[in-house]
Amino acid sequence: MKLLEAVGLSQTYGWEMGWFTRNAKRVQAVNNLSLTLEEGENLGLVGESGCGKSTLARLLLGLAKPSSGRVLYRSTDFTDWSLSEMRMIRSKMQMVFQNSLASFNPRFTVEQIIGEPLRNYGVRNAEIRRAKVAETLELVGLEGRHIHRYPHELSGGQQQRVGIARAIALRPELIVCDEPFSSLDVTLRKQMMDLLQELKLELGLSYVFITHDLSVVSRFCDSVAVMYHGEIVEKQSGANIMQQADHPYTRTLLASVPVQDPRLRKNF
Ligand SMILES: Nc1ncnc2c1ncn2[C@@H]1O[C@H](COP(=O)(O)OP(=O)(O)OP(=O)(O)O)[C@@H](O)[C@H]1O
Repeated sequence: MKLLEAVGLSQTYGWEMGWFTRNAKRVQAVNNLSLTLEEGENLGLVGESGCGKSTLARLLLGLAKPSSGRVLYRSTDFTDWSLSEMRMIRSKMQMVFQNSLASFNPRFTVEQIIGEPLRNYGVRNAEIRRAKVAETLELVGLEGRHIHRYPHELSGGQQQRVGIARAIALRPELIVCDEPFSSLDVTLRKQMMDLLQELKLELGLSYVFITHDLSVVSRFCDSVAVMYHGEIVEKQSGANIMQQADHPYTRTLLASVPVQDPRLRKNF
């Protein structure tokens, strides 16, 4: 079943006309893009900086309105919905950011950070909320003793775990990860990818995984969409993308992937 669908999405920034924007340049960040995410799918979205990945993520999550096109969640078109109408769908779609620390309120403890979405969605009782936070912390592999800490008292890996915990607090169906582990070292990155896979099995999640890194998504994702200048120029299965890239831009991306085994590049 289709979980999320984008149909002919476009997003334009800036204006060509008007005296106060005479020098403003129009940017076509997303250009007539269509995309489907099946329930349970891990979709990788790769492309160079500025190709429109984050803009597309915001449109898919309903955090911005597209200039044109539609977005559907479980076949329900929410493109023109108001913020209050979006509320239920929002709880089903969450985001994990590149820099979790920057997305936290520094005055909040771990308990408050993870508890905030719960409170916003009606879990008013502090005891019940604390129990749900503790359960969620356990799911992301953080010990309960961290619950009263502030984000700056945690390591980078622990901060990302709290970011994931906040994202799953409402038990969503979809998580969009925007370069979530690019600041972590290779070992931690692997641990985090494993954690996301475990959570997928435990909670039945689907992922959209935004990155510059083809080698990561080829291992983690069922399918990989390659973006270039606001368009999807290629979509392949994760398993095939390293060997069977068709589009010249994808080959350029692959050429920049550091690989230990030269046979992986035999087709290029
Ligand atoms: N709010 C905005 N106003 C004007 N232009 C914007 C805005 N947000 C993004 N852009 C422009 O739209 C284009 C796509 O940006 P976007 O952040 O979506 O790309 P990206 O692929 O996510 O880049 P990165 O990988 O560096 O995060 C860029 O040219 C960017 O400068």
